[in-house]
Order: sequence, then structure tokens, then C-alpha cells
Amino acid sequence: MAQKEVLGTPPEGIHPTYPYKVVLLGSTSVGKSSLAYRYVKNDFKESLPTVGCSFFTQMLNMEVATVKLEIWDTAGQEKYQSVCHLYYRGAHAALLVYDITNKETLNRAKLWLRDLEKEFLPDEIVIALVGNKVDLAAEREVATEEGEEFARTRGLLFMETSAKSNYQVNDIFMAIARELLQREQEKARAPSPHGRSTVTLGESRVRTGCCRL
Ligand SMILES: Nc1nc2c(ncn2[C@@H]2O[C@H](COP(=O)(O)OP(=O)(O)OP(=O)(O)O)[C@@H](O)[C@H]2O)c(=O)[nH]1
Repeated sequence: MAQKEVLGTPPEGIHPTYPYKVVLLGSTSVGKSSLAYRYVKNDFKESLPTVGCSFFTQMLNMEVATVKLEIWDTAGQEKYQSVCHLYYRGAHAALLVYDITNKETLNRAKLWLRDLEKEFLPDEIVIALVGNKVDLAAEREVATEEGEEFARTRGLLFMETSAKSNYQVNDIFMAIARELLQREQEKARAPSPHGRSTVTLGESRVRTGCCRL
């Protein structure tokens, strides 16, 4: 899992650990739990129903630091959403997951993005759009280019994945970890409250949600 990073060399003997809260958001059955399970346990189960929220931890030994990803998996069912919006408070990164065989789930991911944009300023959170179930190519309803283009216009990381066939699952979490570390380094170099961000969520916004955890 560990990969060499080229983010600069920390002072000798210092290898900090950065804990980051990562939330999985998306409609029911898009494969949020399966992605977390594949990533953390390197396994796939046909049935992993989520009731409320669950939680996984994964450590990543990068060259300049250890990254501890605390992965929060929220149930996509509408009935849980009034509760689960609490779970993305204080998040450092979010995976907006849709199912490439179900166009409606991409529309729903766009609504989650709108919620995140109300809750976070652009440089406060790393957001990745994730099109899951690419192993079901024959049933595809969302073209790769459509997800890619939406992500590009909104400044999101983008990847298509398959939890089932283990396609790009490590890669998307690694891309998030790298982006989080890079921002950490940028903050250290330029300690302005809103330093340069490589992810742009749109125009500058005032956070309208209530207090953060
Ligand atoms: N073919 C295929 N099926 C998948 C993939 N990922 C998940 N599934 C299946 O899709 C269904 C839903 O997966 P879950 O991981 O439970 O989805 P979820 O988004 O966590 O669902 P909720 O907990 O209801 O929000 C299950 O039957 C999984 O086996 C994938 O990459 N490919």
C-alpha cells in the first residue's frame, strides 16, 4: 500500500502522523461500503448493508508522513440522511460515489456536492467523484467522459472504480491522501488562513451549515 511520495523531505527524525476524516457519500447501493471494505480488507462481499454509519481506519506510510484515514461510511437510504449529514462535519475529504449503471445516482451525487459546498469552504475539503461498478460495462448509463467533465468543471478528483474487481480502489484513496498531504505542506509553507487550493469548488462561499465538530 505504501508508496514513495515526492512532497519534500521532513527534518531528520520527524515523521508526523496526520489523521484525516474521509466520508463516503452517495445513493443507496452505489457501493460505498464495498469500496471501503475492498480498500481496508481487500475483499468483496455481495451483501454489506449499512445501517446508519460505520467506520474504518487505514494507515498509509508515505515518505514524508504517516496518513491515518478514518473512513466513515454512511447509509445512502433517504431515511438516514437527516442524521448522516452530521457525519460529514469536520471531514477533510469526501468521496461522492455514483453507480455508472444508474444515471440517477450521478444526479444524487451532484446534490451531495451542493450540500458539501454549503458546509465547507473550497480549501477545507478534498472531494473526489467516484463512478463505481465499472465491471458492469454492458449496463453502463453514465459515460466516463460525463463524470470526468463534471469533475473537471467543479475541480474534483475523479476516478472510475470497481469494488468487485478491485479496479482503482487503492488509487482513489491514495490520490486523496496525496492531495491532503500536499495541502498540509502548502499550509505549512504559506500559513494564510485560505492558502492556494488545487481543488476549486466554485466561487467563494460563506459557510451556511451550523457548527463543525
Ligand atoms: N458488480 C458490482 N457490484 C458492486 C460493486 N460494488 C458494490 N456492488 C454491489 O452493489 C450492492 C450495494 O453495495 P453496497 O456496498 O452495500 O452499497 P452502499 O452504497 O454501501 O449501499 P447503502 O449501504 O445502502 O448506502 C451490493 O450488492 C454489492 O455487492 C462493484 O464494483 N461491482
